[in-house]
Amino acid sequence: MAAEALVELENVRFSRGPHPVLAGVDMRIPQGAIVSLMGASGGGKTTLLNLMAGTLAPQSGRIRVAGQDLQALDFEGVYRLRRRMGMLFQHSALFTDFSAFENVAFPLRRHFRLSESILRKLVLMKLEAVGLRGAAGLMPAELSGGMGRRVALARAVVMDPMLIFYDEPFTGLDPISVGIIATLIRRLNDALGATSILVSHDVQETFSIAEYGYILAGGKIIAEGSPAALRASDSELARQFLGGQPDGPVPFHYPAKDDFATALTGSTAAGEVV
Ligand SMILES: Nc1ncnc2c1ncn2[C@@H]1O[C@H](COP(=O)(O)OP(=O)(O)OP(=O)(O)O)[C@@H](O)[C@H]1O
Repeated sequence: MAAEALVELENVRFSRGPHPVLAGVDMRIPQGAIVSLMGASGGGKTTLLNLMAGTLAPQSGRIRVAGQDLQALDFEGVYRLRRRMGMLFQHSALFTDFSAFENVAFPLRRHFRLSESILRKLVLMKLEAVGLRGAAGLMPAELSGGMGRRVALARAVVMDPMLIFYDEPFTGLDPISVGIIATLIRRLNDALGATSILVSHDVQETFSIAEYGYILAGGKIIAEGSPAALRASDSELARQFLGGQPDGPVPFHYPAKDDFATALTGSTAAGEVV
């Protein structure tokens, strides 16, 4: 990963009250790359995205985006940086009362004063890029799940972001739509000269488009590298996660107070047996 880093994290720590979520995370996201972030549910992936986007602040450590130290920026500075970021979440979160066109137009209307003819061109270009120019006039209720996700994708990139966050963009989609979204993520990243960070549990699809990946567990990065390197990782936990094995360092059995044979004899109080 020789390219210059667009995002760098150094020893980032973050807790929710007394609960540590991130216990010293280091990451380096090279300019132009698609980098995946994987890990068990509740492990802190969305928290990490929010920290990189400046919507959360770490208790300690440093986060640099486009050469700027987020912690050193004031509100205005963070806001200016955030205007250069796009986000696509699992729930497309389209405005139900707005057409596909108006959903994509929304960030432009909010941030710029553009003539209707320029706005129309910008929106139609992005809808065309996701293959949905013909659906510009449809309302969200008239779109399939996959189409809705594509409209949300067009909206996420309508301001030509330098950095795009995807939080589980494949969830709930049929295999064809998953393939389309994955292809679009790669294509848009390259066409816009952007950098993308992709949180997903879909190992196969993610590794088909990402050039580098991180695996987060126990608040730390436990493995990183190219998809091939991650698949061959020494870490048992990484292998269990990528292989979807039901048992391993993350055990199948929830810890019980006694062994199974004792539980079957009924000598343990019923309420204690799960
Ligand atoms: N607003 C919040 N208030 C309190 N705790 C929170 C909040 N948001 C997240 N958490 C906690 O922080 C931890 C990390 O959550 P996070 O959403 O970052 O994990 P995740 O890896 O993205 O999970 P998933 O894959 O399920 O989306 C979890 O224990 C979660 O319960």
